[in-house]
Amino acid sequence: MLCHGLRNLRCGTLLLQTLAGPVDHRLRLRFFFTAHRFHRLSFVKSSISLPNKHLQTTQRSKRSVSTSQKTIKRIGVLTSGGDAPGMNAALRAVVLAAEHYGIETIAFRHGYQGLLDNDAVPMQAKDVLHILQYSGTIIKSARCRRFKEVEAAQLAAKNLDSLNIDALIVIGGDGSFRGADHLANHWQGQIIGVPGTIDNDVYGTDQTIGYATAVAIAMDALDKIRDTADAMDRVFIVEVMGRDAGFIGLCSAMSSGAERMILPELQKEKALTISALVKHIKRVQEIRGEGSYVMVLSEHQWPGGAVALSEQLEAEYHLPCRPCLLGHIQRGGPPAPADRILASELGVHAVELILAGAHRVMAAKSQNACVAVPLRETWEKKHPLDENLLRIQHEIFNPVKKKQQRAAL
Ligand SMILES: Nc1ncnc2c1ncn2[C@@H]1O[C@H](COP(=O)(O)OP(=O)(O)OP(=O)(O)O)[C@@H](O)[C@H]1O
Ligand SMILES: O=P(O)(O)OC[C@H]1O[C@](O)(CO)[C@@H](O)[C@@H]1O
Repeated sequence: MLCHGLRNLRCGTLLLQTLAGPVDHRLRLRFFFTAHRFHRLSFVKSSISLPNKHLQTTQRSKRSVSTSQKTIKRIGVLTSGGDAPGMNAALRAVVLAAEHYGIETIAFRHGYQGLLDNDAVPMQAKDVLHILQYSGTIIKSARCRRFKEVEAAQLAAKNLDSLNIDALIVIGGDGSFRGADHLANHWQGQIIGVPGTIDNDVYGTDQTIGYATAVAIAMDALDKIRDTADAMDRVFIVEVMGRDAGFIGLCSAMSSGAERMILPELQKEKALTISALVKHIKRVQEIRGEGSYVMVLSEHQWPGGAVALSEQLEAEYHLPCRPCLLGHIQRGGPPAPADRILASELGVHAVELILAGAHRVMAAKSQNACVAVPLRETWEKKHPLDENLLRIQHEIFNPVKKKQQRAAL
């Protein structure tokens, strides 16, 4: 029955949609490629010598590549939302992979704004030489509110068609994927997402491109803060980014040995009060004697942020306290090796997914395998913090143990 059903499914998109029930996405992808092999579909004729075991192909084509649905001659690519270290590496990988398979690449500058303005530039291997070591994005990124409108998606579709683009790769976060899904309602081409955001708040991929660098930058800053905090016996409140997720907060706190962290996920469980925080600081000082107390504060988790909290601790509780806002520093500098490598792999994976006929999916890495995750899942499902890391940092490494805490409070 299932085989019969698969036999009747001609394209990967349909199959992915059919399988978009509560089945694990990796399983779905396996079904998807099994079905392609079963039918010996035309994409198998293309040039692909793929590392991915799921994608077996045989011949090399110099000009263009046939997928199960159509011949892919030209793809578009854009970077959207907050720039993330490794976006350039992902762009480079897309251009190199496309060229490898005989496909042209057109980049749209300034994210979705570029799609609306037809701000398109052809990209070849020579244009992406030596960019992977730089953060930012050479094709620029933007937040484009207007793209949420139906008319905007229709205009983008018209512009993509006028340039004969067969598929579009969107490098960005979950907001950008919503935009991609919105566009898919109005455009016939294939759309693939590549997760690029420092926040790591995208379901379906172990890590997003940019996250490793942001954590490394925050950790480096926290180490430096520790030096001065220790020298002056001060409390420091270090505010990190992450939007509504505590990934950067948790991992920078753990990797730098911070005494405390305020993360969105912890605040939801039980919001920290100023008096509980002061008691914790004083208890740590009692246990350790002189020295520093460093707290990592995720953005938006305290009214007025690190500055307001620090002022309150000084003015009302007479604690020697200083704030430090890391801000957009977390998005700059050389991308960490992990981000360069992830971006390189996922950029190639995105192109190969296009060749495999995939649509409305994110090219992702999960449990050491390249997978395709339905775009909607990337924001409808929540990427949880690693519970074990949370437990270790919040409980085992907490200088004030629960019993002591209870006695102190
Ligand atoms: N619901 C939506 N419909 C259409 N387009 C959207 C939607 N949500 C977001 N977008 C588009 O995607 C762009 C990027 O989204 P957003 O600003 O949320 O960043 P992001 O991709 O989540 O990345 P980051 O969180 O790292 O900044 C928006 O500026 C907008 O153009
Ligand atoms: O660069 P902007 O538009 O100020 O946005 C900042 C936001 O972007 C991010 O850096 C990435 O989503 C968040 O961590 C932060 O909240």
